[in-house]
Amino acid sequence: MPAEQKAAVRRDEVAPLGYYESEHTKNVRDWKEVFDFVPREPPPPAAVADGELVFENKWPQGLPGFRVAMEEYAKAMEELALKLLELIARSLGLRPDRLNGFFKDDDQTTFLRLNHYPPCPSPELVLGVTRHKDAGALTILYQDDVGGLDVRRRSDGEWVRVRPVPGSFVINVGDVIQVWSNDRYESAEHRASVNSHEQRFSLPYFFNPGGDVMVEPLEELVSDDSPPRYEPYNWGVFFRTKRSSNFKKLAVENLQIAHFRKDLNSIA
Ligand SMILES: O=C(O)CCC(=O)C(=O)O
Ligand SMILES: [Fe+2]
Repeated sequence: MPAEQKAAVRRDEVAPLGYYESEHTKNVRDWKEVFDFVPREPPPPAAVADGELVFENKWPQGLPGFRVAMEEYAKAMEELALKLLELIARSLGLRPDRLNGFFKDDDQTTFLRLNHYPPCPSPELVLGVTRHKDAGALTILYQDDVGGLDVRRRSDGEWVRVRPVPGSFVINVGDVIQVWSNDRYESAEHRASVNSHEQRFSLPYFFNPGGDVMVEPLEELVSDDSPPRYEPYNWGVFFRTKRSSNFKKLAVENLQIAHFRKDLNSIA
């Protein structure tokens, strides 16, 4: 797509959806360009107060069919995400619909991203996305057949390539499920490598709770023997803070769930 068409849908600090080419992960610039959109647009605030974000999709001109295809894709992803949520609830011994209430239609912060990693002349010097864990509940990732997604193996800390399998999705558990499950699930650390000869595309669907949800270990999963390992935190505040520190390129350590982890030695 020509640069001026990309510029017309560029995201900015108050309107964070659309095209962006200088994202930082953990304060390091990623070798990628992205396009972000939400499956359902909330009504824009009547008057935009200071610090309030406008989640309005910016669809590029001159790409017939793009918007319809993306909206259909988002719908299919939501169906899949709700099924996965039910399976995760069951796996934790909870009612199948136990987690659904955190994902109300009108208050979700779920979004989709198109990642494009252009070929890079020095792929050993940069990453497409620096190592990170996804902060939300679940990520459903489609990747093309080029390959570049690496996941950190827990047993030895080695980076392992997640080989593309045609017609499949990669499912990442995010930090929110780690906290809800009081560490029974662990959010997976991953990164995207780039290469010198081929561009790569990936499409994550970030399934995130409502902006007013307080995230904390679920009461059914804590007990005297297994006390909560995290302090409650407000998901909306957490999400907005992470986004704006990224936008401002603040040279501070990124906000992480580790900041809400309790010092278990102090729990008698
Ligand atoms: O491109 C990939 O395979 C991973 C992308 C990713 O981790 C992200 O966008 O959060
Ligand atoms: Fe990720």
